Amino acid sequence: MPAARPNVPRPSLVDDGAELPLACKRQRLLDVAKRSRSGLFLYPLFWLVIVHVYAYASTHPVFTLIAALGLVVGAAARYGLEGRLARFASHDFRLAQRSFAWASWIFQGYWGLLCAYIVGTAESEPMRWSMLMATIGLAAGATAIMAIDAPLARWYAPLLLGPTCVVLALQGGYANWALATVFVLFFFYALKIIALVSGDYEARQRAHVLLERRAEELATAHESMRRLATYDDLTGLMNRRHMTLLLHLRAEVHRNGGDAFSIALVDLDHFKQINDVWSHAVGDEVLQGFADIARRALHDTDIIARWGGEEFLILLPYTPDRTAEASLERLRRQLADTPIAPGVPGLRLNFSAGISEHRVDEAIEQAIDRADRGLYQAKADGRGRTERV
Ligand SMILES: Nc1nc2c(ncn2[C@@H]2O[C@H](COP(=O)(O)OP(=O)(O)OP(=O)(O)O)[C@@H](O)[C@H]2O)c(=O)[nH]1
Repeated sequence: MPAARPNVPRPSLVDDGAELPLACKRQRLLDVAKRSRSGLFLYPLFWLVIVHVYAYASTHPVFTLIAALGLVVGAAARYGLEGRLARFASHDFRLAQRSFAWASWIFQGYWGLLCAYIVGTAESEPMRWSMLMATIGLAAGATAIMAIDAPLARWYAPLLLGPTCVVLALQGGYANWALATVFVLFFFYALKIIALVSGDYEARQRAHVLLERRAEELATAHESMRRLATYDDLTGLMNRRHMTLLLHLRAEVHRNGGDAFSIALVDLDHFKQINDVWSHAVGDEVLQGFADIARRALHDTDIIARWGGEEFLILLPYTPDRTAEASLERLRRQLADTPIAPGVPGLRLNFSAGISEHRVDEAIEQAIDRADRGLYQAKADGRGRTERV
């Protein structure tokens, strides 16, 4: 019998439960405002065309004018508000969102009442139907366009068609009742569309947020990998791998006419005793303390790396004559004057060192080898000294 597969839940790509960041909400508001702008002047345009076609203006000039003025002013006000919405939303998002919603709803409601008035009073049947068709078209179009913002869009169809629906119901009769029922069904259909479209839009926003978060994590991981590949964990100094690359580079520059440079291999004296007498933790503190003091004592242009356990390599550029030795002596003096481990105030440190200057025709390994021989010599001669080879 095949083994039962464990029921492992599929990890969700998008965290549906978490609240969307404010930036996403702001983006949705701006998107919805941008979408709505294109259709604003359709309302006064539809009105003017309908009243013109049915010569309504000649029989009801004042009403036609007031209605047209209301639509033009409303559309212009919304156009202005939506143009400034980005700045407004960055100051006070909640207020911007509410102002935008109320401006939209009042505008839709205005048209809805106008349509209901015409349907309820228009003597001419064809005009009544044209107004109804225009309103259904506006309700369907506006709902589809604004559906990415569910709380806003779900009021569009009721505001545009609701007043007419009431008028039709009050007028009674089979045809009016049937039409009012279709409108009510349309409200539910609109809610379904809004739920689908706004759900898709939100999922896209969540995926975008997730992607940005992953990109940040990747950048952080990349940075820490770069640090690990370049620096020593304990002392924060450059590690051997990176210093080797640097030495090869310097040697290449030197071969091509660049400045000469020296290498110093430094090894702490009797370091094992520190571990044995005070513990490995104190040994670690001493290594860190040495790194700090060396950073301060050496020139800015000198580069120090941890070469091995308690061994360090210093690259000293531009070191004619005995300036490399002078740098190491300055470091030795500072070590003698500075408590190296906070836990052991009396502890002082010394080191032995070997120095070599890179020769233009030699491989870098040869220069390192000579510095190593110098170090060996310094240890053999009693430690606490520097030997040049
Ligand atoms: N605490 C600590 N000890 C380390 C670390 N790396 C190497 N060591 C220790 O450094 C010690 C080096 O000992 P040795 O090579 O005998 O050198 P030494 O005692 O300094 O003697 P000389 O070099 O001859 O003066 C060893 O005990 C290692 O365990 C480290 O990262 N932390």
